[in-house]
Amino acid sequence: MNSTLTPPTGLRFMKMHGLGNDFVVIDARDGVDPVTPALARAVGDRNRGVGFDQLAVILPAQGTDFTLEFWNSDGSKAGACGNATRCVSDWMMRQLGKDAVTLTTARGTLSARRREDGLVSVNMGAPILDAASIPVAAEPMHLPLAGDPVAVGMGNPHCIYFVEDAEAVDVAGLGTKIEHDPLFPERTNVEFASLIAPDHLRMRVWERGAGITLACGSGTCATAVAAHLRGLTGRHVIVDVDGGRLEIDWREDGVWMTGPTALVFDGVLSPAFLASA
Ligand SMILES: N[C@H](CCC[C@H](N)C(=O)O)C(=O)O
Repeated sequence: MNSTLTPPTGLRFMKMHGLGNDFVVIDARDGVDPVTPALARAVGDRNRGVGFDQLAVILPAQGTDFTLEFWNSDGSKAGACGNATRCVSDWMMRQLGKDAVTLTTARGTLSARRREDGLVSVNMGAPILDAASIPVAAEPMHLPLAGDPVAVGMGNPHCIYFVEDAEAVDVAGLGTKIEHDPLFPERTNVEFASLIAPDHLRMRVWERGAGITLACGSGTCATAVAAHLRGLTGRHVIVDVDGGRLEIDWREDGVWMTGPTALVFDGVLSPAFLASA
């Protein structure tokens, strides 16, 4: 008997999240990459699809343990996604029976490992601080915008505002405006951070292509880098985001980010859904 609930030829996926920054993950190591912008938007629809902040696609290895690509819920691609990298690396470490993995992403080779306390760390690489590579059309350390924000690249662009009280910021109102500011030719993610102590920040985020999310790993890294460059913090900081707490350590070999991961469920996208997407 044929059932639409367990279609014989659907598309398998996993649902994961890191601090409430949620992902649909498709393992496409065995076949062709099935994702198109239209499919990403359809799966990302929280009413008619599954819903996610980012879609991560695992692709065949290219000299590392695996390759990872990221899509936003608006159907655009992202060069980096720290929390999805941690979540998928956790799953891959279990699959491969390892405590550490390397992966290939649009921004280059990254590495991840499980810490003794069970949290998962990823080395997001060195921050990108030159305007052309971020990309931003101004001097990144002091952008010519009200509020004197900083631009930092982590394989994707970030615009970081240091504010007195991050809780009081209209994240959606300002975020959507800055995301589309002409200074950023590829749009930008937008972070609002306030200083709690020289090793502690509070940060809220508006993500390019996804809107407000409960956490943004690359944004947390970019914010920690900007805070240190502005002389506000040391190189090791705790960052409280809406969904929990991330630990950032800007070391010689790159910006390390550590936090929890969660696999929620797996499922199968039905042939009818795939045909309509
Ligand atoms: N949530 C992700 C970032 C997604 C970035 C994306 N919104 C973009 O650059 O377009 C993270 O944990 O790093």
